[in-house]
Amino acid sequence: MEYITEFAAAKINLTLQVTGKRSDGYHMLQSLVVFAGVGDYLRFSPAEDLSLEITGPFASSLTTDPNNLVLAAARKLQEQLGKNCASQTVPGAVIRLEKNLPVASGIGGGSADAAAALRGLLRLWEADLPESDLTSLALELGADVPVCLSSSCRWMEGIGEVLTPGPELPKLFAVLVNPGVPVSTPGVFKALKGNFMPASGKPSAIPALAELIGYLENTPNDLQAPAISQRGIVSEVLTELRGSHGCLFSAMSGSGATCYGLFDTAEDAESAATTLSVENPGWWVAPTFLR
Ligand SMILES: C[C@](O)(CO)[C@H](O)COP(=O)(O)OP(=O)(O)OC[C@H]1O[C@@H](n2ccc(N)nc2=O)[C@H](O)[C@@H]1O
Ligand SMILES: Nc1ncnc2c1ncn2[C@@H]1O[C@H](COP(=O)(O)OP(=O)(O)OP(=O)(O)O)[C@@H](O)[C@H]1O
Repeated sequence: MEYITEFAAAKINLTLQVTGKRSDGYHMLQSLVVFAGVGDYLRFSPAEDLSLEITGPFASSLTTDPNNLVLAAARKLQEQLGKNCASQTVPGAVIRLEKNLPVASGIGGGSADAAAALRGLLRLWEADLPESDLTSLALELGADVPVCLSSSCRWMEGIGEVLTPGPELPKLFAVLVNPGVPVSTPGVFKALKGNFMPASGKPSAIPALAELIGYLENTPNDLQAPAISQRGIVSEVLTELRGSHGCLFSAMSGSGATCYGLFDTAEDAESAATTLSVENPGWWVAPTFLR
């Protein structure tokens, strides 16, 4: 049977500055976003109706109800395409999601799935939308969905929807670690208690790893301290990563609890991941590249 596949890469906020709050409660951000080599996989086959099956190590953290971001994305896309060509019936799809990323973990798994669903269904249905309509639709699904549409290095501003290409970066080898504790994104923003930092602006090219680490040391994730105030284990994850042989830098992604460590080589990242997994059974540990 014919089918289409899409990869939903984990999103990593290398930096995250919260610069203010809008009257609707959403926060203004500046973030250097990259994507990992680990992620979820989605498979789309033609069908009359929409349906979703979930497999993979984190399948049991999710249900297939209409709130699942994959189905929410599919429904919104059907509605939009239905409006654009009122005479034609919009088809359905059987969607299979292989859920490899921990849920509610600061690496945008749900957002990446929603973006992959939009990309995959447009391909399956041989349909198209103007880019601005697709970005607006993505933003309605979540602040992180627009950046996940391209899944490539971006400088992110606004509440997540103002996107420009990121600066040139060196090759990045990383280990991602999640301690198995879900974190509520609104809860972490609330714990920030309006402590906004001045924006530092988009950096220019950072081709060398040492230079990038210097930049990251001076541009922390503003949500890291509030996340630690709610989930002390984040601090433990950062200490374990930083103490790993070959780890040059560690910080939290998004609203947590997943943290990333940067390494000089793929071999260092692999071997640190093996040790971290053995010493911390129950933690999700993934060696990967970031780009
Ligand atoms: C923190 C980040 O992970 C950084 O990439 C994202 O901005 C979060 O993106 P997301 O999970 O897709 O966020 P949404 O699902 O749109 O929002 C969840 C909740 O997070 C808070 N939120 C989110 C994004 C933002 N710019 N300001 C916020 O205050 C709001 O309370 C919102 O109700
Ligand atoms: N397909 C999906 N995958 C993951 N989460 C989903 C999905 N559909 C709905 N959700 C819900 O979305 C919420 C956020 O999950 P997600 O894994 O995207 O969080 P996150 O990694 O913290 O995202 P972000 O970094 O964008 O804040 C959870 O409450 C989860 O139950």
